[in-house]
Amino acid sequence: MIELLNVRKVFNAGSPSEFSAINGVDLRIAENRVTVLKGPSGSGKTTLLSIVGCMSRPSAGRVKLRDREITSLPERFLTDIRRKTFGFIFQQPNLIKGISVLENVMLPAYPLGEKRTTLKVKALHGLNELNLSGKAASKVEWLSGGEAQRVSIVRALINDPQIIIADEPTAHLDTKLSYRFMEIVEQFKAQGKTVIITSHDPLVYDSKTVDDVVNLRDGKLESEPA
Ligand SMILES: Nc1ncnc2c1ncn2[C@@H]1O[C@H](COP(=O)(O)OP(=O)(O)OP(=O)(O)O)[C@@H](O)[C@H]1O
Repeated sequence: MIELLNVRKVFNAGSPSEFSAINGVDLRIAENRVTVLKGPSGSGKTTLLSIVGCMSRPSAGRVKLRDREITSLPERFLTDIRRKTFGFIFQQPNLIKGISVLENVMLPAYPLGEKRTTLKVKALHGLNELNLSGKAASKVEWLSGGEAQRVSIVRALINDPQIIIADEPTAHLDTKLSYRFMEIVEQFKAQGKTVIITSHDPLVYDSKTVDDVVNLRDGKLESEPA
C-alpha cells in the first residue's frame, strides 16, 4: 500500500554540510501489518518514516500510496492526505501548553469539521482507553512524560487514521506501559489498520505483534521484510 522506489534524501544539498541520509531505498509496506524500522542511531529511521508519512519529500525516487504517486503532489494535497490517512506519534509528544489534555486531543480533528460534541465523546473515550480519564481537564504541563506520551497516542487516533506512524513510541514509557502500547498496536491491527514504527526497543521489534522488521544502516536497507 506504501511503496518507495529508489528513494534518496539529501540534507543541505550543495552546501559544505551536505549529508545523504537515505541512499536508494526500495521498500513496500503492506496493508494491515505492523512494520518496524530498526537500525543504529543516525541510520535514517526517522528520515525514512517522515517520507513514508508524507511529512517530507524525497530528494529523488518515488513514493506511492495505494498505487497513487504522491511524490510531486502540491503541498495542499499532501496536507489533506496526512490529515485523513495518517496518525502520527512522535518521539517527543509535542503537546500544546496552556490548553487542556482534552483540547490537545481534539485539535487535529478541527479542520475536518466534525461536530464538537461528537468529537468530545470520541476524545474522552480515547483518553479512557489509555487510563487518562482523570487527566482530561489537566493542563499538559502537569503531566508526567509517560502520560504526555499516552496523550499524544490518543491525539494521533482522533481522526481514525488508516495508517499509524510512530517514531520511537516507547522512548518515554516504562516496561508496563510499553507492553500496553504494543497491546494497542495489536488492537489497531485487529481493526485492519497499518502500523509503521521506528524503534530501538527489543520490547517493540521482538514483539509477536510485529509482522515485518526492516533493518536500516547508513541510509540503506540491510534486509527485506520477512
Ligand atoms: N534536517 C537535517 N539536516 C541535516 N542532517 C540531518 C537532518 N535530519 C537528519 N539528519 C541526519 O541524517 C541522519 C539520519 O537521521 P535520522 O534522524 O533519520 O536517524 P535515526 O536512525 O532516526 O536516528 P536516531 O535513532 O538517533 O533517532 C543523521 O546523521 C542525522 O544527523
